Amino acid sequence: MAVAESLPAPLRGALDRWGVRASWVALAVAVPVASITPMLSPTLRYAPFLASVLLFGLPHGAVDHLVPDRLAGTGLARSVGVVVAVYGVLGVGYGLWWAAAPVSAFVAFIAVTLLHWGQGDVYALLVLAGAEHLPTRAERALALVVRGGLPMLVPLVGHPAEYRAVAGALVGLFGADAAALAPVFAPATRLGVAAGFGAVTVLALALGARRVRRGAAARRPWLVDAGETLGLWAYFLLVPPVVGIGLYFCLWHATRHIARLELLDPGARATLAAGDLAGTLRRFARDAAPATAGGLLVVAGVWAFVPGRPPARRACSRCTSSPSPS
Ligand SMILES: CC1=C(/C=C/C(C)=C/C=C/C(C)=C/C=O)C(C)(C)CCC1
Ligand SMILES: [Fe+2]
Repeated sequence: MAVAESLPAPLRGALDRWGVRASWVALAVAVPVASITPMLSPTLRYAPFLASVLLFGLPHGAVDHLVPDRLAGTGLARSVGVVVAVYGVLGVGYGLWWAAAPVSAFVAFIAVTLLHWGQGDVYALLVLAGAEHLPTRAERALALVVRGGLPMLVPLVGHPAEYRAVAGALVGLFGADAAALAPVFAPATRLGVAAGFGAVTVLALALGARRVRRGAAARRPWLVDAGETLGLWAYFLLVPPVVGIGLYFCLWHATRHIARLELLDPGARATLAAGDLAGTLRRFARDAAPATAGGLLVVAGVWAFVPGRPPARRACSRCTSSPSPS
């Protein structure tokens, strides 16, 4: 595609290596590690996940305030002002939605995440992998649904009980009855999702294969697409959702998103093209630190105000052994 061709080879190579291929390794390593985590204490189990949220997850959205300036040269003050205003209105509106109707707000959360994660992967396919088998809007839309559906729908097929527990806990925080979500987890729905999403996956890959066979698109990027798609199907069937989606968010989506954002920073383009990954990450860390800290405060604030939060554990003279989970 035009954008991919316009990227200098060293820059594209560096972004592909660190933003895309490093994720393949990270998730491949995660599968055997995740299979032994049930034997570990919850602290050990979730420590790598929490660390990656701090290092990748939160920071991936923490340079958004610089994007309007880098894209359109609005100037820093205006850029920050626009992003704070838009996110503020959307954030408060969405918070009120959760308070008023948690179940539909949860469904919207899944839908928006599906679209956002799918879009990120399609961008990486086009720009970093140089995919030529998605030339039309319809094919890109189909690829988006497949890529976004992998982390949001496949765990529902493979691990309905854990998915249900997390979903129920989330809506429960806002006082909703988790029973409202029961139809989503009925065996018939699961079967429908497995068959329907399986068919959509096969269709998307088959359409791409047809273009390759006809000589209209390069083979290698299609192989990357097919390999990633089938690999992620297997990953989300194997790895339980909290760890699986958590690691995917930090080590797959966030790294691609950061790679994409680095393209907007002329300084980062220069350090990346020169092979200086550490210098690039230092620049990103400097840009992302203030809003990451702000994001942590927001998380703490939301936690403090959610209505259904479990009561804090208090030191208690009668509790001699470890407290029971609350
Ligand atoms: C773990 C888990 C879930 C959490 C998903 C999360 C936490 C998504 C975060 C999306 C973000 C932050 C996107 C930004 O790019 C579900 C699907 C609710 C239920 C199954 C288990
Ligand atoms: Fe994101």
